[in-house]
Amino acid sequence: MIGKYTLCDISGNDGKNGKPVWIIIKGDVYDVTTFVKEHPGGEDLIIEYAGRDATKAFNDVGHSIDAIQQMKSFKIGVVDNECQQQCVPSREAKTQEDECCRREKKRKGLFSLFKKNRI
Ligand code: HEM
Repeated sequence: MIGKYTLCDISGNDGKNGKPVWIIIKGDVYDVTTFVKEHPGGEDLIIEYAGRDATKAFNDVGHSIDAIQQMKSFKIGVVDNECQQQCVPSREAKTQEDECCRREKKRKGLFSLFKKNRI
């Protein structure tokens, strides 16, 4: 199933503490959790980009057509750019991503509070 994921969702899947390994390549989101150990370029190289955009690194390597074909099987969705575009970095956020995360967490937090109070 193809989903839409914000940078906040993606950055949480950074392979740390048993979490899945997601990477972004050209606006698409890939779950490479099961693939990292089999990656011909080594596990560490992909892990370095876990939860982040790996487009440049992926292209710089000059992956073969086979690799690009194989990559398709790991696609789980696309990046939700709406979040990115609407974010204006606030003073306390170091990056646009931070600001996006902060807003989204707040929204999700408020939503769960709302649900809790209704039950
Ligand atoms: C879904 C994502 C990826 C897939 C399916 C994939 C697949 C592959 C495959 C099949 C090869 C063997 C050579 C070839 O056919 O081109 C390879 C090599 C390589 N990959 Fe990836 N790769 C992925 C992501 C990445 C990322 C994010 C990096 C980051 C730098 C990376 C770095 C490399 C390097 C350096 C090699 C060369 C290894 C060598 O020639 O010794 N790959 N990859």
